[in-house]
Amino acid sequence: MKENKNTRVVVGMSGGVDSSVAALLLKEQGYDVVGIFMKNWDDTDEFGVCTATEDFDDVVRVCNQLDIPYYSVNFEKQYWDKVFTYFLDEYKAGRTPNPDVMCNKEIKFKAFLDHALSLGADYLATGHYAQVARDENGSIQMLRGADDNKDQTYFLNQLSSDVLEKVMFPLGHLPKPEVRKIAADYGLVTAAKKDSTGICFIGERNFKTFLSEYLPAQPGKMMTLDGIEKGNHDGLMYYTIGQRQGLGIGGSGDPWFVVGKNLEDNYLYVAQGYHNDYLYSDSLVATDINWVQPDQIEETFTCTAKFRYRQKDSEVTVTVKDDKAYVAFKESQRAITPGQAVVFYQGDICLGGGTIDEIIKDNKALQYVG
Ligand SMILES: Nc1ncnc2c1ncn2[C@@H]1O[C@H](COP(=O)(O)OP(=O)(O)OP(=O)(O)O)[C@@H](O)[C@H]1O
Repeated sequence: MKENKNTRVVVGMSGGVDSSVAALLLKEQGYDVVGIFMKNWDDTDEFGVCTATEDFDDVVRVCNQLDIPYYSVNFEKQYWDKVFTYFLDEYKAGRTPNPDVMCNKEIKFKAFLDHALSLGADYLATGHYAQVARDENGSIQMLRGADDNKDQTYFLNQLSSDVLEKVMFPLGHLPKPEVRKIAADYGLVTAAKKDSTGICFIGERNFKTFLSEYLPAQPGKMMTLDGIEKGNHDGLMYYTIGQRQGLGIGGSGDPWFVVGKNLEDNYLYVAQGYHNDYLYSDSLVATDINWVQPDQIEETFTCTAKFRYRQKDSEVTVTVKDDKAYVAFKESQRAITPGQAVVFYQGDICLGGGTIDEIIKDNKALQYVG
């Protein structure tokens, strides 16, 4: 084992409190710590919502406080090609993408990790709430962050054990309030900085306006699945399965929800009632499957899964075949959304995950995207 002082760790620093404390803890453990800020989006656009300039200023201030070197690296092109293009393509296909999952897969833990290694780093550390551990055979696994409320393994589901070998999550065992306290006790300038919310390149601005800058909107008809016209929609990309707000269908009775999309006819399918049967499904097919420890995955197994970030686990049976995962739910699930991630767990171990591609009920694919 190399001594900590001979082990170089690049910390991905966002200018937020989490990565500041990650750097502080590693420095206190005696590592050779280098802070690197990554710029992924041009913040000189007319909207001025991306706070890269201010964030880098905070990185500089924290690194000066910790007395560690810092750099900035530009990955705008890679981010555009790998994350933003995927983001737009998914919306074009009527799906609801997860850019954070793609950013972790292609940028933070690929382009950025390679960059860190090329600078002589032994590890890349981030302020994610997740844990890297070894099983009894010494093989690398990923565990949920100890703080249930902050666990970020959902977004890290595409990381493999090869990547995790090179990764540290110094905050994984800590509750978030403890992280803030460490920052305050040390007097870090970011101690009270607000947590970032939403997708970084959109910020607080209106999502519809943002998307319409990049994709032409194609208004069409809102229909029930029995073929009754209910009004007009502004463009299928603006709606997601299970959405209630913004449909503009009033009247008597239960509220209306988006239950499907038909790309060919440009119809948005709507149905009445939160518990409408059309919103429920009993299985799904996932693609882009990543298993953290592929050699430990059987052809069919039971585990739990999350279909969205802020959701409790549900019991499922997974069958792995031809690079796809067929996921049968123990209890039917509401408003599963194509394009989002499905992530699998065995207790606290995150097994991996994939992209929700098809949603099935009574052995038939639902008309979510047609
Ligand atoms: N622009 C960036 N440059 C370098 N690393 C980054 C950048 N943005 C995020 N990271 C790394 O990824 C981690 C998780 O990012 P996320 O956007 O979820 O931030 P967060 O949980 O709000 O953390 P923080 O408080 O550090 O901003 C961060 O803690 C940081 O280590």
